[in-house]
Amino acid sequence: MPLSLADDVACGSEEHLLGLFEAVSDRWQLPELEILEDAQYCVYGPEDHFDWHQDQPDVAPPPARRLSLVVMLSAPGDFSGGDLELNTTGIVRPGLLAGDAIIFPSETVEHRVAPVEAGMRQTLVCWAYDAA
Ligand SMILES: O=C(O)CCC(=O)C(=O)O
Ligand SMILES: [Fe+2]
Repeated sequence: MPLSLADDVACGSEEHLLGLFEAVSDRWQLPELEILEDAQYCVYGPEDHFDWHQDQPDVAPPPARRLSLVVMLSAPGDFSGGDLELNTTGIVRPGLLAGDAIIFPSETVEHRVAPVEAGMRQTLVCWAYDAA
């Protein structure tokens, strides 16, 4: 029986998400990773935003977040504004379509969600941590 996305997330997609992290982690020469918490389902409505931040603060108790994953659940026509913006060597707007995922280092890549102007923007966010 096919699972809906919601069921899949709730019922243990952890190994799928870990697979996504592992598929790209080589480029950053990271230690072994694990997922320690459920993926976070985020809903942004009009005027909602998330200011510039890094997902792993400079000072924090271990285990450290190493990689951040954002899966876009909404189609571009579902909302306006609400761009995910990453500060790498300049501001990058990946322009995610529904089903697209982006993974970036949690410690170094500042990012924000610009204010949503209209509609509803839904994402799944998940982090890979240093394995214990
Ligand atoms: O929803 C997004 O695109 C990213 C949200 C975010 O940066 C976070 O939850 O840490
Ligand atoms: Fe973030």
